[in-house]
Amino acid sequence: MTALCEIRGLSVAYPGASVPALDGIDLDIRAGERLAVIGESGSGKSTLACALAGLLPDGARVEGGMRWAAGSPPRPGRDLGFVFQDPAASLNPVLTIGEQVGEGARRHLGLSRRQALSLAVEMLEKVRLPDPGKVAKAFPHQLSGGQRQRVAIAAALAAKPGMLIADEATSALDMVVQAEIVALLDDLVRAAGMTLLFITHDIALASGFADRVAIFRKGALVETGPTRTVLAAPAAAYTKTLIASHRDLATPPLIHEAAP
Ligand SMILES: Nc1ncnc2c1ncn2[C@@H]1O[C@H](COP(=O)(O)OP(=O)(O)OP(=O)(O)O)[C@@H](O)[C@H]1O
Repeated sequence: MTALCEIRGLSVAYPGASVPALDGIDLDIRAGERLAVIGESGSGKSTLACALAGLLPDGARVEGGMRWAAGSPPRPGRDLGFVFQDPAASLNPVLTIGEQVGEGARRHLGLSRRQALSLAVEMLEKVRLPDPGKVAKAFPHQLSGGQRQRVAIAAALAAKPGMLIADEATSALDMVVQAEIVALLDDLVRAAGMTLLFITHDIALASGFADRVAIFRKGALVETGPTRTVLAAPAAAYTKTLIASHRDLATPPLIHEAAP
């Protein structure tokens, strides 16, 4: 797999911060892979996402950088889609779902209002919302948290970006809905051949579907590798601790324990 983006020596310090949010990161993002960026709160995951999207705040000090295979950085909303933790915050309460899902595509693909609305309904169907025509006419408050996150995914994918960054996209949802949304994301990015950067604090959740994992701690990349390899034989002590903190990953199946 070719590198879609080569990150080399990337350090980011926010204005006034005594320690950098990211410190000398070297990481390749490969075209078409599902890469999970895993780390505890404050480890720099969202900073990495913002750096990739060119959305770091003014005054942030950046060293090193990234090289995109396309030659230029992706345009957020067009080449790069985002799904955040809180769909309520990313959706406008006074616009209909249809308007919001179609908005990015209208702007970036030059669609008419009518074409954008019809694309929105198509996208709402893709994210498996029942009765997409009706949902398109609804407002965000009329939907559940899980449904709103499906809407946010539909909006992020409407302009057909090549890469999707999901930043703690399922963290606010209960476990059943979380699993459904992860399965949906997985299906959609696979079907479209997209690259997925799945940012999470939950190594167990990520290990279910990611091709590779990148483990972050305090702004540093601790370890990266194929998901299975890292889980089976973590190189870093911190990764071992992370795995051990998840009973379902660390505990050997009872059936093996019982065997003679
Ligand atoms: N806009 C900002 N201005 C100043 N400091 C910031 C800003 N955004 C993040 N930080 C700091 O940078 C460090 C890394 O934060 P970041 O949000 O990237 O971590 P994270 O792993 O995504 O955490 P979380 O899972 O809690 O979102 C933290 O110490 C945080 O307080």
